[in-house]
Amino acid sequence: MTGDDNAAITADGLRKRYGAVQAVDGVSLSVRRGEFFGLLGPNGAGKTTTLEILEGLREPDEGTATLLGERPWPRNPRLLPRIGVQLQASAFFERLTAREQLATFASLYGVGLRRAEEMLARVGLTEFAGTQAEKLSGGQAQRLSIACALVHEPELVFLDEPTTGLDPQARRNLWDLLREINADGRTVVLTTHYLDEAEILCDRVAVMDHGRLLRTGAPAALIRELDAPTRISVPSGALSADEARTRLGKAVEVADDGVSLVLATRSPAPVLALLGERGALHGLEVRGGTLEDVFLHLTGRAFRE
Ligand SMILES: Nc1ncnc2c1ncn2[C@@H]1O[C@H](COP(=O)(O)OP(=O)(O)OP(=O)(O)O)[C@@H](O)[C@H]1O
Repeated sequence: MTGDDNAAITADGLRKRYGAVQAVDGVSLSVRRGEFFGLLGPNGAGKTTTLEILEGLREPDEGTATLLGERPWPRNPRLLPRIGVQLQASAFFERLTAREQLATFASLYGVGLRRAEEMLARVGLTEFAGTQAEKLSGGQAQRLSIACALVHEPELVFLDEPTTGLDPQARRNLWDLLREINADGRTVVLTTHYLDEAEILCDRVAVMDHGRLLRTGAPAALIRELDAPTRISVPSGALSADEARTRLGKAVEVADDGVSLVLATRSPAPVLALLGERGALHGLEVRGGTLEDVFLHLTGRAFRE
């Protein structure tokens, strides 16, 4: 055994270069057992390469990783039954049905067919058991790939952008499934370029850009640390933008797009008092900072989805 026994993952100083591209540039992190951990960043940030190093699929140029107390590289057969790696949907075996795909994974891992059938039900695909994988919808295919990663009941699951390309309803359904997987006690590591998704699902996130981790922490902690302005909005017409500017002064940024009057400020009390005085609290919405704001603050630019 190596490293901290309570950690599902530790990484220390990982680096990986592809020709002129420094894809991973000194990544150190630690994920606790049972944690739901998100690696966030725009396309090309280095998330997949980092994940592949952790999974033992790629050798880092520098640095070390430990998974469940074991070194993932060189390929470590002791880890294989203990970790689950979600395959991209395109990596299914050709022309097999959903049931056959899962049964194949089950037999590769020496798991009984009953378990494969249970997994099919768990991800809501029993009805599509006889459908060829390439004929499944995007959401169904993602569910099948997650089922394949879970069929041997791994302690630690890696999911690389599991909801990319799904419609909002399919994304939400998948979030429920991911929460259940984590509630079973499994450690879940997910990469995503949807910041809202990370905020909702993850216990902790690491924000990555240009191969480096810019900040790691609980989404709420990162947002709070940012001290972003509160945005208060009411339907347009309740109060004019000019009056808001005159009455509230420079501490409040005022914008009106004809639908909403938005008042952004770090001291919301006078804004709420004014809206209350005007009887303009109907339809009031108050929004704090988001991970989007954290990203903007850390990188100086908006998040590129
Ligand atoms: N096999 C490879 N050969 C050469 N360059 C690569 C290879 N894999 C990734 N890269 C480059 O390394 C950088 C990091 O890529 P990586 O796929 O790790 O990022 P990512 O954050 O996962 O991006 P995405 O969200 O697009 O999957 C990118 O500039 C990418 O073009």
